[in-house]
Amino acid sequence: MIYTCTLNPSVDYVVHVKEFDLGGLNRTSFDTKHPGGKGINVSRVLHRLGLESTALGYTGGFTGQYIKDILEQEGTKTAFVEVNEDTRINIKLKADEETEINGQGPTLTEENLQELYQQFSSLEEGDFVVLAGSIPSSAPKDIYVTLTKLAREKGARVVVDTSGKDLLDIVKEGPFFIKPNHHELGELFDVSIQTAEEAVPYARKLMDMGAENVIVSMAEQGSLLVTKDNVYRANVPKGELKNSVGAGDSLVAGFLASYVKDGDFAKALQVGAATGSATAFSIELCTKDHMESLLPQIHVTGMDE
Ligand SMILES: Nc1ncnc2c1ncn2[C@@H]1O[C@H](COP(=O)(O)OP(=O)(O)OP(=O)(O)O)[C@@H](O)[C@H]1O
Ligand SMILES: O=P(O)(O)OC[C@@]1(O)O[C@H](CO)[C@@H](O)[C@@H]1O
Repeated sequence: MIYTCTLNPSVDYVVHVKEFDLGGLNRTSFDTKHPGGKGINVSRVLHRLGLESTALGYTGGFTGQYIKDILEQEGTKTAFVEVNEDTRINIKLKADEETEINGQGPTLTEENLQELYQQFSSLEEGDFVVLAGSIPSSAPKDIYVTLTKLAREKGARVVVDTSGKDLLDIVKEGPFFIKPNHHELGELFDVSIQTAEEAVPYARKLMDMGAENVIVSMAEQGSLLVTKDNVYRANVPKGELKNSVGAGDSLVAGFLASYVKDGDFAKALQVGAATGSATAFSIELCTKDHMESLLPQIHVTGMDE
């Protein structure tokens, strides 16, 4: 079974304005809302690719109810812990540039935390758990370390997509893969990473510390996957950028969907890259048809270290 865990889900309120007037009254040319949060995006894309998953994490209030309703209507199972405050609303402003305003999220109580830990103690050998997104300020800073430990004790494989130096402690617990983007990877080591070649030694450092595999996403520069034996590089297809929000989550979902079926790293990177770009070229998250139409343009090549 695949589980995703989003500690801080969101309703993403996407507003398009022709020209953004800071300090003035702006009216949207198009607006939409949908369930958000990194693990939730992974679950929604997995579903579109034909894979079942259960979405875990915390939801609360009318916004939390909205997320559960949509996921269940779409056919994704949910087992969220209910919290007292409302799930946050994140604003995604699309004008000449993309601007994001992400909320803080509700307060988690000790009881809420214990409930999630309890759920993790029911994981089984062969399960995958995707831990993705920011950690609410009321949760322990090392909660991903705790959750990774709990999952590993049960024999589950863990995928982590989060930013910040906590990742350096999480990797010690042996996640199956982590997916920083190149800026996040650089921040971990206080360096600036601009190219795939520069990224590889830092991905290797994370593997020396305990991560089994590392995917580095590089937006329009594509992505790379570092495994014990190989380094693979994937390009991006031709297309018009419409929305980069959720592209990274889509890469994770596509990679996982392919890997659990075939166990083939190069193929999984190809599918992941196509899924990431399909979302970048869509108003919302991608469809399976869109992903498949881009696949022939994605070339995965081996890279020397
Ligand atoms: N402008 C783009 N053109 C084509 N493909 C893109 C573009 N942006 C992203 N992608 C694809 O999606 C993948 C993930 O994107 P990115 O590196 O921006 O992830 P991220 O920083 O985790 O994004 P987010 O947090 O917004 O989901 C890239 O590796 C690439 O394959
Ligand atoms: O505040 P976090 O948890 O870091 O990121 C949350 C978020 O920006 O990430 C997703 C895209 O990856 C969006 O759906 C959501 O709004």
